Amino acid sequence: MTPGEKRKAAFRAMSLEKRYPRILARTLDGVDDPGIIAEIERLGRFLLGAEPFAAAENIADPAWAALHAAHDGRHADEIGFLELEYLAFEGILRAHRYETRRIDPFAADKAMDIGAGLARCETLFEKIGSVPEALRASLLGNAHDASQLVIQTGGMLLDPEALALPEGAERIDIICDNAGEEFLADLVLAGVLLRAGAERVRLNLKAMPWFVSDVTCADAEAVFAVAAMGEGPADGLCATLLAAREEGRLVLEADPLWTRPLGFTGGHLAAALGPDRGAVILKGDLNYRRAVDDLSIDVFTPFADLPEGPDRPLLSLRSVKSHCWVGMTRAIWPEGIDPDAFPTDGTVFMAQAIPGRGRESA
Ligand SMILES: O=P(O)(O)OC[C@@]1(O)O[C@H](CO)[C@@H](O)[C@@H]1O
Repeated sequence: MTPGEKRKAAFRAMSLEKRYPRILARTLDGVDDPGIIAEIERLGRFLLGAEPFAAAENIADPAWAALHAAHDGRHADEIGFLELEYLAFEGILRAHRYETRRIDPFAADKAMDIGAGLARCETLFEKIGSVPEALRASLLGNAHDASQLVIQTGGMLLDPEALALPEGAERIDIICDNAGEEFLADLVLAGVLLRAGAERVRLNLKAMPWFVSDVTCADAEAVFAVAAMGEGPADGLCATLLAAREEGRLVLEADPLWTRPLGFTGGHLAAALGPDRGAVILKGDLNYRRAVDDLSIDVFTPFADLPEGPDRPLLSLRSVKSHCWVGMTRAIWPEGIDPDAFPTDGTVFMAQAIPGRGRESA
C-alpha cells in the first residue's frame, strides 16, 4: 500500500467504526417507528460489513440507479469509500422515508438560535473591512460539521495569502457546505461581496438533507425568515442580503448535482453552474474530495498532474477532515507535520486555488 492508500484506509476505518454508528444512532433520537429503526439498523450492519447491499428498485435518478445497480449484493469492503458514503446517506433518507415524510433526519444536529447567530453576524459584518477577511471567516466556519466526533474551532491556518478571489470577480458562486455557524459565516461573506459591488452572488444549497449538517433550501429559508424580522441596522448584513435578494443580485439555488453521487469533473460541475464564468468558492472537505475525485496520493502532487480536475477553477475553503489533500508545496507545508499522515480531524484550515480544466457541460 502507498502512504496515501494507507491514509485513506485509516480514515475509512475510523469513520465506519466511530463516526457512522453515531450518525445513524442520532437519526433515531426521538423516533419510535419500528420500520425506520429496523432500516437504520440494517444500514448499520451493511456499513460494518455484516450484510450485503440490497439495491432498491425504480430509482428515477440515473446516477443513483447506476450506483445501486453497481453495488447490489456487494459487501462494504468491496465498495470504494466515497461511494459507500453516498450509499450511507441516501440509505438514511430512504430508511426515514424522506421522500414521503419530508422530515429532515438531521434536524436536531442543525438546530440553533438563528436570531442570536444573526446578531453576532451583524457585528462581524460591520467589523470586516475586506473580501480576504470575509473569506477567512467563511473558511473558519467550515469547522462546524456536525458529523465530526469533535468540532475543532481553533487550529492552524495555512497560507493566508490564498484567501483571495481573482481580480475583477463580479459574479460569484458559493458552493455551500454546512448549515448553522458555517452558513451564517457564508452569509457574511456574501454580504461583504455584495457591499463591495458584486453583480451577483449565488448560494448553492442542497436539495435534500446530506452528510448530516449540509445546508438545505429549508435551512437557508429559516435563516432568511428570521433576517426578515428586521432587527438589524438599515445598512447591516440582513438588510444588505434581503435587498440584494429582492433585486436578484443574491440568488439561492439547489442544483441536483450537489446531492447526486457524482464528482465535479468531466462536465458535471460545468453543467450545474451553467454558462456563467464567474468565480467559484468551494466550501468544505467533501466538496474538495469531489473536486479531485477523492484521490489519496502524495500531497505535493501538482493539480496539473492529476488525471482529472474540476471543470472550473475553484477557491477551496476547508478544514482538512479526510485523507484527501493534493497540490501542496513544500514552502507552505507546516513544519512538524508528516505529509503522509497529516491530521484529518479538522485542526488544519486552508484556502487553496484549484485550477479548472475548462470543460463544458456534460
Ligand atoms: O464537507 P465538510 O462538512 O467539511 O466535511 C465532510 C466530512 O465530515 O464528511 C466526509 C465524510 O466522511 C469527509 O469528507 C469529512 O470528514
